[in-house]
Amino acid sequence: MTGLVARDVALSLGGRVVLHPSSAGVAPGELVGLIGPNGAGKSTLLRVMAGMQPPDQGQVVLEGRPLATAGRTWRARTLSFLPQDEVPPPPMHVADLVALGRLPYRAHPDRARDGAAVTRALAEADLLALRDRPASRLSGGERARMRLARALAVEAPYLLADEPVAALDPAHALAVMDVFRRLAAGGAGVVVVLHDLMLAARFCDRIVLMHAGQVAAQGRPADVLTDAALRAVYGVEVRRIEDAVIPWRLAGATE
Ligand SMILES: Nc1ncnc2c1ncn2[C@@H]1O[C@H](COP(=O)(O)OP(=O)(O)OP(=O)(O)O)[C@@H](O)[C@H]1O
Repeated sequence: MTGLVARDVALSLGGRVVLHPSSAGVAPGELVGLIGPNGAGKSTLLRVMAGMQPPDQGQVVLEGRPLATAGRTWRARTLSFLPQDEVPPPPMHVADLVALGRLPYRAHPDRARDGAAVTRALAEADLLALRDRPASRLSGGERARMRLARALAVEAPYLLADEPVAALDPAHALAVMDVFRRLAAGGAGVVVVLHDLMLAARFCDRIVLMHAGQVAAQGRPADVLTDAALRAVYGVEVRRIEDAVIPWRLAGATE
């Protein structure tokens, strides 16, 4: 069976249910947007899907193999995870840090192939001009692109990225979403946590909408990003412009 599938995964942390039984997945060739308000459980579900956080119940299956028992190297080569948390970068140059994405291949290093993957990833994240800069001397958005480049350098068939465009300017955000689209067009399965509903509507094949620790809806953007759903989940009224969806004013606010 192809794809990455989380089936009825649930999780409690610190005595609180943070994820009620939820199911979500991504197929090869698909770009899935994971959206929802702050605290809805997006990062939690993504971490569970990435195998970073074992669920209390339910199962994650990657290409037919339960993630919990899959080999570490196979997993690291098959699934690349970009966490949301920003940690200060180690004292390394940008290209060396991005090259850490090739660690899953260290048992049989192929310098030419590894070098090409790093250069491709740097180019996709628009970092070629900064490749020899110490990572500590990057701006916040540049650091976010460097972390993305490291995840891209794995060249895994599945990529799970938690808010990869949150710190990016509009041009870089669009360029990164284009990269995700190209990855999906090449057969990869990509799940990306987004707060920008316009990007979600414009780029994603499918949307998983989370609310209060569970999946409230999933499907094609037009079917999920309905006025009623956005009002119920985000508390915003929306105004539609062509295909785009933007929060226009807080629900309940007077004109
Ligand atoms: N270690 C923890 N212990 C207790 N509660 C936690 C822990 N980690 C996260 N939570 C809670 O779980 C809920 C879901 O958190 P999560 O990070 O998945 O939300 P999110 O949808 O990614 O939010 P955001 O958009 O703000 O990044 C939140 O209410 C959060 O406070």
